[in-house]
Amino acid sequence: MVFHLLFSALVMSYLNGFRNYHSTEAYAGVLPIGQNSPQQCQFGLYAEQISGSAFTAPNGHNLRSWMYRIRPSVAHRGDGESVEFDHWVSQSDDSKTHIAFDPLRWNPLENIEGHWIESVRTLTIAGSASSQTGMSASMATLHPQQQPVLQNHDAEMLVMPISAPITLRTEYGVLDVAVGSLGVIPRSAFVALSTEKMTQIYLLENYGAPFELPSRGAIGANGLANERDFEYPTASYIEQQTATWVIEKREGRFREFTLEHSPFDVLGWHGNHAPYRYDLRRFNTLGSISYDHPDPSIFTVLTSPSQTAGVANIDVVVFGDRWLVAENTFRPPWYHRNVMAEFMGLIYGTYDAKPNGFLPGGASLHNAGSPHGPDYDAFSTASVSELSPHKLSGTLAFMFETSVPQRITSFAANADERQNDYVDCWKDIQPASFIITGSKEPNKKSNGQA
Ligand SMILES: O=C(O)Cc1cc(O)ccc1O
Ligand SMILES: [Fe+2]
Repeated sequence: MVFHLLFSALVMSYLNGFRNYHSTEAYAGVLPIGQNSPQQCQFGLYAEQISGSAFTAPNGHNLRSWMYRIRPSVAHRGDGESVEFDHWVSQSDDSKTHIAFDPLRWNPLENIEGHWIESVRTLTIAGSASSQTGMSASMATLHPQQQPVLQNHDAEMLVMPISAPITLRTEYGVLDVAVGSLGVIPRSAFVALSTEKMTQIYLLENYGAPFELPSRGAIGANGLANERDFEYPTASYIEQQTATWVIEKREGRFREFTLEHSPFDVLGWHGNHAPYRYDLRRFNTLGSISYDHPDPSIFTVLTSPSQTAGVANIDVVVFGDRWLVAENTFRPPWYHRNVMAEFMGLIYGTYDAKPNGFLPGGASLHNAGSPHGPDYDAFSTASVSELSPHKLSGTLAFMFETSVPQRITSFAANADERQNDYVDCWKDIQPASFIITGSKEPNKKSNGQA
């Protein structure tokens, strides 16, 4: 019985449902009933509204939460000293970034010493923090030792650990994020990252509109990432009087200051604007059960819409375990040029279009309009393989696809981990060989095995 109660307490420690209206309190009675801002809050707490959208955003896009905290956020600020983290790049200006003409790929980066903010190595950047459009894709190393608290005004952040679970402590509560899961932290939220075992993480900054679930259209009411699988933290706070080291980020610049208390002082909150986690293994992958390889939009987990309907600022796309059954079909991704720019990474396993050289913790960039597709090995194998049902297992790749062209940072251009021979993966491709006969009909000969 004791075990049972303990177990249900653990299970209850997350709130389920994407953008649901959540309510959570560390003590019964913290949340006012029937109003947000009473003359006096319970226990002398301060009420504070945290907005995630303009006040006037339409229904379904209007995001805000009410917090009941020991101190209002104005007490969680300091004048601060400016501090530089040169490798975390948030503007596509010419001094730190380069145009990416060619397909590019990187091996996993080496682990960087120090705290995770100084370890951030931005690889690609689209748009800028100042324009509030686009994204940045970075790698960071998280060590078990004490880390600063970050407050990032530039972006909603999406993190995915590669080799060990991480914990995100926020004002809203705590999220444990396992390998194979993602965590999303709202713009301007205080967050502390921690881990028991060193791990690298993929870090996406979304400078545009907050992530939402893609419209399912003809798919119907279920499938892809299901709403109920998104988990939100329950209120938990630190009554810490010891110093807290905070780093604040705005338009790509940083400053640091020390608080004499913890900013994680929220005893209860209600609303639809909060951090969340999602286990990517729960993604309900849909695909062709007849023929041909569908567009990868079918794998979209989250989307940040742009001003143009149907065009994403960022789509977060995931390629996990799935069955391939399509008949008379070249099953891996086809050769293509995409109007969107594609940054890819691999959490574990092998990606079917790139069986060689695309490694867990590595990354690739295929910029807008840049031709790419299966490497020569993948092409020659898949064009003759037997088309019985085939399971892709133990694999988890992802793509950040943006309508804004991506640049690479000077670090990414010059890193030892950059694979300078990446484009050679297509060098053995042979031209289609056919002989024009007297009847004007090409005499077809299959390619790929030349
Ligand atoms: O380039 C890639 O590997 C990503 C990708 C996958 C896919 O299944 C279809 C198109 C696409 O861009
Ligand atoms: Fe692609």
